[in-house]
Amino acid sequence: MKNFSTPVLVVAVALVDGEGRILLQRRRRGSEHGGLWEFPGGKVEPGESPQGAAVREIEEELGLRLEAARLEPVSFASDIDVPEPPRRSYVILLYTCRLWDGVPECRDGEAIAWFRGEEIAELPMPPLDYPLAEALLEKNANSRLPTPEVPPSGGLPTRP
Ligand SMILES: Nc1nc2c([nH]c(=O)n2[C@H]2C[C@H](O)[C@@H](COP(=O)(O)OP(=O)(O)OP(=O)(O)O)O2)c(=O)[nH]1
Repeated sequence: MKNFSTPVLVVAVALVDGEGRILLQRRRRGSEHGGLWEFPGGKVEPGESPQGAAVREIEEELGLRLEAARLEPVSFASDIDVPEPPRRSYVILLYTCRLWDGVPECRDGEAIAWFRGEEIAELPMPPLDYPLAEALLEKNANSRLPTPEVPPSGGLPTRP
């Protein structure tokens, strides 16, 4: 069996607006997977929970405030083979979130944009994001819970 270094744990968040669109960001050219569209997020730091890391990353990258309890797990994806150095193997946990406070700003990526489900499959994304996007679209399609009232593209509605 090959050596497989301990994977890096990454969290990613699919923000879903009131019209069911999903916010993605384009990674900066020059970074790993530069120019590709991804779910906002990043590496879990030592001592952090995955949800805590997601809340921190979304604040850093988009300037939005989320509540950890509003994050719903969707799926995870992981490398099955040893990547070529310097790339390391990753486990990416995808959450979805429909409620946040603030208006998204592009603070870290090259661009941010809202996409409809059917548009996402056409985008250039890192390899692990294709199964994650598929799981997300399946979850949204099969969701039996009523969609909360969320204004399009941001804004935390008044809670009861
Ligand atoms: N955030 C995010 N990263 C992804 C996705 N898909 C995917 O393969 N990755 C990879 C790209 C990176 O190699 C790694 C995440 O690293 P990152 O550079 O975003 O992490 P970070 O914000 O903590 O950045 P840094 O402090 O290490 O610079 O996971 C995704 O959908 N979202």
